[in-house]
Amino acid sequence: MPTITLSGVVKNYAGGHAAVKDLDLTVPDGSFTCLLGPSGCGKTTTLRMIAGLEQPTLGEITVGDRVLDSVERGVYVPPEKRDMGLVFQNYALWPHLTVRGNTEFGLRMRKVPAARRVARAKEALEKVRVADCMDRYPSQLSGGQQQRVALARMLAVDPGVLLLDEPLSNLDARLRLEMRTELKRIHDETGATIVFVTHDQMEAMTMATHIAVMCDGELQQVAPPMEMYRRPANRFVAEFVGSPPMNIVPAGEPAMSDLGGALLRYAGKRGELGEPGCVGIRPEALRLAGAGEAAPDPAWSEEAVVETVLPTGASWTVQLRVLDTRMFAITHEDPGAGPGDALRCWAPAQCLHLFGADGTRIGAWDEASAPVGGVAS
Ligand SMILES: Nc1ncnc2c1ncn2[C@@H]1O[C@H](COP(=O)(O)OP(=O)(O)OP(=O)(O)O)[C@@H](O)[C@H]1O
Repeated sequence: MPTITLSGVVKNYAGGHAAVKDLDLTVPDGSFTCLLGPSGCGKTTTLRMIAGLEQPTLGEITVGDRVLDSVERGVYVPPEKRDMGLVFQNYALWPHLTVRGNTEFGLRMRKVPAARRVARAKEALEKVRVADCMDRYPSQLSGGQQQRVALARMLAVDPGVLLLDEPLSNLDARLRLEMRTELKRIHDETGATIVFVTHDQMEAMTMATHIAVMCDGELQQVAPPMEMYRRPANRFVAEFVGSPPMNIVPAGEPAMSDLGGALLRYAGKRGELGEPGCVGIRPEALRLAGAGEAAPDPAWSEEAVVETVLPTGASWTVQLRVLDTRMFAITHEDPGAGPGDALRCWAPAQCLHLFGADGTRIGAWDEASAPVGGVAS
């Protein structure tokens, strides 16, 4: 299986709009890499360039040692010669072909002999668990089944690289969850290199082996999901990955908050801070105790007032006012408090993330003051 490398890739659409700016990205061999970011950040454009459906304005794309695009060297390999399978949001199944016909389609185009074609299609449909729908037409299938057929059609031709553009976004919440599990299983079974575009951080967190976060055409960070979650390279990643998002407390001029000041005083006792712009605390890192109870030492703690309690069944999301700042806490024990009640909230030092005035991660307070997590450049 090949490693995909994008080097200095730029895409300017007609009219000068810079959709992708100087992108250096490595998609490791056999990885499940999610391109994650808000609408319009350049994810689809990046995927389409890997597929060969768009040509870069500048830069180079290689798979293994094969150059697929090089503006400088005048190389462009068309999509059908890239050995990549594509699935888009709208599945694009042929309505006049049965499930079997749709799944065999790519094999027919490649002139695979009939007996092999039938066997490969059956195997692919079994892999995505819709083999019992073989003789139905797409209109006779549910959305989830159609999505599986689209995947089977791609798997049948056994491409080295699978490119998926928001393939689950048309499914309801339950099917989406089911398909995430299926995709993860298929990835484990086939070992294929998968590039998956999504704006849903939960989708990326649950499926990916690597997440590449983009913002406004620029790569922000590439890392395995939990590493990104624990050590976001900058404030944008910290707020984009996680739900509810990380609490961000202004702790630098001109927007210094009272809580920011209190956090810095606590942090200052623990070492050199650099020049912080804000402090981040994940909701699940913000612990709750009764108003009169002391927080463990050493930990930062502060009095808080409950604004809202949102039970979700498995946990409680508690909205708090801490000095002048609103924060979210997630707790797996009933907080036993309601709006207006006083609590004490606290967080261990290693759960306080420090970001510089430009948003770049400085570190957490139990780490060396050197930046960690690395912003990709
Ligand atoms: N064919 C095009 N011509 C001109 N501009 C385009 C074209 N395709 C995309 N863009 C612009 O390029 C930017 C990046 O678009 P892209 O579709 O890659 O983003 P995205 O992150 O995939 O967004 P979404 O999640 O909404 O699909 C956007 O500002 C978009 O309007």
